[in-house]
Amino acid sequence: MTARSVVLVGPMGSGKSTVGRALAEAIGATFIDTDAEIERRCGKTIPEIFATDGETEFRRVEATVVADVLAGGGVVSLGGGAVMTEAVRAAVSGHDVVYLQISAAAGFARVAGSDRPLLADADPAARYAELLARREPTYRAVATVVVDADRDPATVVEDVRVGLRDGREPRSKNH
Ligand SMILES: Nc1ncnc2c1ncn2[C@@H]1O[C@H](COP(=O)(O)OP(=O)(O)OP(=O)(O)O)[C@@H](O)[C@H]1O
Ligand SMILES: O=C(O)C1=C[C@@H](O)[C@@H](O)[C@H](O)C1
Ligand SMILES: [Mg+2]
Repeated sequence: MTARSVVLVGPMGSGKSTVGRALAEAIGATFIDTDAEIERRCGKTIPEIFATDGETEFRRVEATVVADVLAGGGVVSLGGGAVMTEAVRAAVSGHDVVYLQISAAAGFARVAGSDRPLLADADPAARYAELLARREPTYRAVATVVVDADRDPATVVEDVRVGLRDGREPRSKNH
């Protein structure tokens, strides 16, 4: 590993992109959103990639992008499904991984009506809840810090900073 990154994981709408950008500004680190980097490399939007190349190809590109950007350090926000790919889980291991935790109701309310392809469903709220239930154990397993994301962005950024600090503090010799 060349540089330690702060990696944000969690479901759609948990605020990975929003909080990641604000956190990077606050700590003077670089910021990369892997969804944006995938779109830049492919020259297509994510809905276009899903429609023309399919989810399997999207996940292949996503895993490559995650591995590449983690080598650069800084704050890295992942897509909501990225850590379901084994190669991504291997790539984030050893970095600070922050799980932005949010309920299905609160997370879905933030992304309802957006063009996220996995919510193109007759019942997007149920689809969101099903995806979250399936992914939650994985978010938890890869996380080194878990933060309540159902708060205003500035509070979430502060809680992430505290969580990272606590996680890095050496334990007292007496305990
Ligand atoms: N803490 C917050 N409080 C209120 N609204 C928020 C918060 N964080 C993000 N939002 C809003 O929720 C929406 C989704 O946020 P964002 O794009 O950052 O989520 P994401 O986790 O990156 O989602 P995805 O997995 O789809 O990339 C945006 O409209 C954003 O402004
Ligand atoms: O939850 C997901 O699987 C996704 C979330 C977004 O960040 C994008 O990566 C894409 O829309 C897929
Ligand atoms: Mg995002």
